Amino acid sequence: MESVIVAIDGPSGTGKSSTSKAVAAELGLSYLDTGAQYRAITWWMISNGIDVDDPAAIASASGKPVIESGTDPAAPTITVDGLDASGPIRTQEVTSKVSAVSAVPEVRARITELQRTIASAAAKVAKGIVVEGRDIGTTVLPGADLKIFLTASPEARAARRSGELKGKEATDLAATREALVKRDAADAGRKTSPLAKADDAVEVDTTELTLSQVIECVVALVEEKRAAK
Ligand SMILES: Nc1ncnc2c1ncn2[C@@H]1O[C@H](COP(=O)(O)OP(=O)(O)OP(=O)(O)O)[C@@H](O)[C@H]1O
Ligand SMILES: Nc1ccn([C@H]2C[C@H](O)[C@@H](COP(=O)(O)O)O2)c(=O)n1
Repeated sequence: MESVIVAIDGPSGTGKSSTSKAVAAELGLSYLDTGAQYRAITWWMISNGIDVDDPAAIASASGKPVIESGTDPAAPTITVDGLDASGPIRTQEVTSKVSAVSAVPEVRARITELQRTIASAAAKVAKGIVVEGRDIGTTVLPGADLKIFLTASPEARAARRSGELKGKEATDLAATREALVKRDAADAGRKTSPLAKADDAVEVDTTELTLSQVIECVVALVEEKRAAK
């Protein structure tokens, strides 16, 4: 069977990671979380005292960290200079600074090259890959076999995110919604490869769908593409 490359993009909290991992696991494909790579480089900048509001400083340091992604959907990994970064990249500090770092063109060029290398290796040696992010269908892999753009209302996304948080934070739905909308606006408003739906992407509004329904829908779309290849 020929390999298949699937690009899944969309705003924050629309279900890209959960859907991509489950679809990849079900179909025996590799999985790449590109947001984790941008978070990893952001974490490295913060840890090395680089001012994230100084694009020139970020640009000149952007080639220094060694970022490696493991693509097993059952146990995806991310390391920076050989250190496990899976915990530190999910802190509030990294989340609040990742849009600024990922807007720097030199950062995007470096990470995009890494993503293309991983995707082309998976297409050669494995059954294919599901790559999720913001600009996969438009910029990273414009020739992907299938492009999906997930959406959901800000209210649904905030409720999903709040459900993941513990204690006081979990009750502050309005603040969660505001943070999501602000990050989406920054990601969609940057000059270099902004968050956007590719013209040939299939849009799936997940607001009223369960996660299982979204997974089922995407699996069906991948199988349809594979059958037509
Ligand atoms: N259709 C759905 N219905 C209910 N909950 C969902 C649905 N899809 C995802 N979720 C839940 O919403 C949360 C966010 O999902 P996920 O991390 O997959 O989104 P994402 O688009 O990858 O977000 P980000 O871009 O911020 O990383 C998770 O807790 C997940 O279990
Ligand atoms: N292809 C991508 C993936 C991610 N980013 C940036 C923008 C996001 O706010 C951030 C974190 O992503 P998440 O972990 O929430 O999926 O990374 C990007 O610019 N391009």
